[in-house]
Amino acid sequence: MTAASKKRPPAKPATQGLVARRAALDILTLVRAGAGLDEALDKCRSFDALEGSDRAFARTLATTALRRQGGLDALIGAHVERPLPKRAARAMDILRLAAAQSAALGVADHAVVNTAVALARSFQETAGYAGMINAVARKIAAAGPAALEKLPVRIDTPGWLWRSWERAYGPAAARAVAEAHRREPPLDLTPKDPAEAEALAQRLGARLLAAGSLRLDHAGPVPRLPGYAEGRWWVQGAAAALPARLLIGAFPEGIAGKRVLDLCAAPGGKTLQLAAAGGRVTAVDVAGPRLKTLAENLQRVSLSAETVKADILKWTPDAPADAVLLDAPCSGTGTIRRRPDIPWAKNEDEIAALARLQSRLIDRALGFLKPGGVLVYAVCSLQPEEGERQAAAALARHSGLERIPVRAEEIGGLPAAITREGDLRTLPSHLAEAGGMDGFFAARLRRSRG
Ligand SMILES: C[S@@+](CC[C@H](N)C(=O)[O-])C[C@H]1O[C@@H](n2cnc3c(N)ncnc32)[C@H](O)[C@@H]1O
Repeated sequence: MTAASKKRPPAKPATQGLVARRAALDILTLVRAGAGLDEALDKCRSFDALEGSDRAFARTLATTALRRQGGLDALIGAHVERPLPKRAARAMDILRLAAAQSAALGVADHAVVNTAVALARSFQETAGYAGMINAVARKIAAAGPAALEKLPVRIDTPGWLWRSWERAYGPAAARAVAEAHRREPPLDLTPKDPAEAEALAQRLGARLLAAGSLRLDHAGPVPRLPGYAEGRWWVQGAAAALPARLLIGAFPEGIAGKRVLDLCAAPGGKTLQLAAAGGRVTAVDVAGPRLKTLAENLQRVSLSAETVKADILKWTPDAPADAVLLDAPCSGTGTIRRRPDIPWAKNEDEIAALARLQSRLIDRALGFLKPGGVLVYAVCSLQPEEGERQAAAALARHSGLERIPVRAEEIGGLPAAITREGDLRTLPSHLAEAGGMDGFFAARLRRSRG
């Protein structure tokens, strides 16, 4: 060994690992400007430039900062005299990223502090906060993960949202839901041909869930998974796959050859299920780019459906339908596991506005049914205003309408996910031992034959 090689390695420059942290910060900046997390990940140039472990780290960092935002803000709040002003939003996000690394991800103190200070110095607007960021990040790093762990689980849920879940499901269930939100969800796939599910599960090394979805705990890039190129399956959460199964299940003879409308269809997971079951599907959505993705998805799995770009409040089908699926726009509070930006991006006024839109969409959708036809109304929301109350109000508004109750065997034997009235209500805490599921509501309503 030479004298030179015996020497300690030179200190790592402060900028080491900075690119990934910078990308995480840019993702948060896009989210603060109103983008959803998926959109931010798509749009973020600095993230797009990353590969491999840097890319994975940037993503983990940004999602952890959002997932644990309430707790991280409490840790930061304990070390600053007063909350940072609104104009210091980026400085606050630099602190959140530092706190997330120390308190949630176990990153070494010096790497956290050095990169946080370097990030602060790299923007004119945050340079003046570099000293404060240095001091606070050091204190949070010194306290370690224990400081975050001892905070109550409700800390990561805004108060209005927490209270709404407590009222709807009770304190224990609200807690279980918030606990489920702390974990990254697994990847679920829907097989094109249910008869192939077991063979596909083996090929993919996936678990086959009782309701028919395939579940992978560690997936890697989706296009590299076996069966992707052949179109044997598509990505769809286990709960998201249930509404179309309920619609198909309303017809003992199946939906082959039946006229089916998929309203609010894009990007098309449910369209694919309905088309795979043989329905003559018309998929309607107002968003052109999302409808394009739906068309691409149909092509990849070799299924066909008519696609229509239209606003359902204005559009009318040529002929009434046997079956209608309305997967209405909603707050998405059932999908917080995969979209941890949602709790901080939504508010009660938005929920009220969405609920008014959902009622109008339900009335339109009911008008498209043949006598005896079936509507499944679904939302990926935990808010009763968007789910349970919509179904009750629709039944009160329309006299010739009856509920077709959901049966446990239709949803993989999950009686806890059926309400007293017979609607579907999944919670992120359901199937906890198998990795949880998104929060979905679905009601199945039949128009009278008369
Ligand atoms: C929950 S997402 C649908 C997800 C989709 N069903 C699936 O399974 O992949 C709601 C969709 O409703 C669409 N949408 C919202 N308002 C609409 C309207 N008035 N008319 C048609 N589509 C609408 C949005 O563009 C969005 O694609």
